[in-house]
Amino acid sequence: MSKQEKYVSPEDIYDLQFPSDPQISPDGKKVIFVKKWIHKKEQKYYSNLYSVDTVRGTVVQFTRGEQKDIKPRWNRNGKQLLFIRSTQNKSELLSFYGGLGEPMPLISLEDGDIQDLAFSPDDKWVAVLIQKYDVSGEDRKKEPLKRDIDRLFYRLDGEGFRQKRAVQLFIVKSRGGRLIPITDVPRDVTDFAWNHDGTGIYYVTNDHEDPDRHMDEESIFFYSLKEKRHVRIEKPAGPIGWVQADPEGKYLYFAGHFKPGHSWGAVNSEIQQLHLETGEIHSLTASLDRTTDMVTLGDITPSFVKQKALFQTSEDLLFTVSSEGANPLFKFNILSGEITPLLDGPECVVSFSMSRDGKNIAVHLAQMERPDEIWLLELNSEKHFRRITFLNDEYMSSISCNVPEEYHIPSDNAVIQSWVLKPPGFNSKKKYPLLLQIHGGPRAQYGYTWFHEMQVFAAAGFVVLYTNPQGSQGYGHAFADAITGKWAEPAMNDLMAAVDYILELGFVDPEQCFVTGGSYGGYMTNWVISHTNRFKGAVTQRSICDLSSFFGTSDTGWDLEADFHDVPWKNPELYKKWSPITYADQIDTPLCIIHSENDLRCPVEQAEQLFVRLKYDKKPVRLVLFPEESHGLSRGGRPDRRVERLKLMLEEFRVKS
Ligand SMILES: CSCC[C@H](NC=O)C(=O)N[C@@H](Cc1ccccc1)C(=O)O
Repeated sequence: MSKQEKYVSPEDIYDLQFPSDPQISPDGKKVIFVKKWIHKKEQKYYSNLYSVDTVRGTVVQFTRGEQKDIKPRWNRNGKQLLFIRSTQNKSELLSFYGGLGEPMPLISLEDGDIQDLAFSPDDKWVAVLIQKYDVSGEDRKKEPLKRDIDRLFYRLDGEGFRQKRAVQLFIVKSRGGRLIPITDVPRDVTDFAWNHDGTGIYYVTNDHEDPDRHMDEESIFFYSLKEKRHVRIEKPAGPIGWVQADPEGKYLYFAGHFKPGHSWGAVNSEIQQLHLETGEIHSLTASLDRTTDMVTLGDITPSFVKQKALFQTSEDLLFTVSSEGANPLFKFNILSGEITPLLDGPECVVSFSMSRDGKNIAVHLAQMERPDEIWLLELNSEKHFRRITFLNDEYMSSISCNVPEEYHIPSDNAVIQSWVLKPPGFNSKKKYPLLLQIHGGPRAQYGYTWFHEMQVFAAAGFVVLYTNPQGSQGYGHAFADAITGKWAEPAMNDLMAAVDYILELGFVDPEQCFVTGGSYGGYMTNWVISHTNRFKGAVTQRSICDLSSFFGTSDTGWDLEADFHDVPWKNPELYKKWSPITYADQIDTPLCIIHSENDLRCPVEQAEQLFVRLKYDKKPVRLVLFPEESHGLSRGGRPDRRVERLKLMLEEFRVKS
């Protein structure tokens, strides 16, 4: 193929650049961002810091080396920059002062992990979140004699068996000094924020008497540095995504809701305003009926990034939501209650930061046209939004690919937002094979991201259809809650309606339709092929087939009680009814089962059960296991295994197409 006709391939992940977390300097003249890269020989991910001059546009590499440099944070006068550096055996908080020379360590740990940081309003202190290890040094690399488990939430996918020691809050002087412990709580401190004048710190933890059965009942405390006292901030029970103080010290803001006991993501997380004197709480975003969680899925774009609302002025608060495939940026005026869109196109504001005057906003932007880049929103006399990094331009100029087309497909009593990605060189007179992609969550959304996996299948000649069926987030609470208690419906109806609609357009061969999906998307793949034989092949990934065993083997399986309002041992029929394995007799679609051996979210027993059930019945089934990998293989797994997974799927589908 000529240079221009090179199409997207699985190996292209080695050529892509992954920018994130843009932090604009207080004077707005410089943006420091994180750039993740793949060390192909070592098969590892590293990240360094880069700096872009917002006036001249020059990009400079700020840190170098094979480590993970993350969370760059400016102080208020822009003379000090802190960031977290993680290497094999050390976690450090490093400080650049005046932007010169080598960074100096403010904190250096071999027995713990620094997870977050924030300067105090007067720049004199830095608050940090640290998780100290149960064991450190060489002992960390050995397996223990035994594991004595005494809590429900004892494992976490991607981490393994959880540390018994919780994440705690500390402070340290910004010019160096002793690390001063602030909290000593039994469960992780998950977020924190200095108050308006630096005399104290708000922090979030779960202090419920039975926290693992009430994971969505988190509390906010205020620690006074002067009085050295912890005070609970009274609020109704519910989860908390983040906390944020206001510059005036009148309110406390946090992301959350007050309907604990609902399944993960089924209730919108809203921006709550709590009056510090009266305790009165008011939701700023209820009228939007959108969650402030970033639940847009991609394999280049990070999901679930914690982006706090930020004050542009003492009365204007900027925030993002997940909505209809996008993550728009809104401004909320505290006085008028007016909500104004700042960025609300077919794009995803993954994260953002603001200059001191609020007039320059650095944005990590995802779009369907290209892999993520860093942009700058200038709010001077007029609004100007421009790209300031061009990291993936060389790659994009080397390949030919299409931009997905958007469809809004009627199904049941809903409209299903869908995208169709056509192969390069598409010819409307031809009939193409179709690949239906089903996302996981289920309360998440596909959207305006450049999706490497979708592009790989389009490049292989498929029309790729991906949709947000009911149960997805981004379309309001009722839409996300529509599958509660029944999981597979009405998603099945929506997915089939979308396939029917695309077939009607005439460019897909109805005999060459394939289906795939991961996690909940794998559950739906299993459900689809056990309820229709219209697909010529299926690949189910990190899937769920048996909800009863899943309840006890997944790291968060008991969350299903929130969805089914019952537990398997009290209502086995309900769990059996919604488990695809119940209908395995009806599966005749050739199936490839892909699963990670260390998947703790959807454990490998789900794949093993389904494989044995079908193989025993001599059905066309193949099981492919990925050693060492977790639930997140497709987005953060060892790069060569990510490539192999895609090549395996191409082989599976091409053999049958
Ligand atoms: C892409 S959303 C990830 C968060 C979600 N957490 C819990 O619901 C999740 O892991 N979802 C799984 C499926 C699942 C649902 C309920 C309990 C455990 C797992 C997925 O990735 O789809």
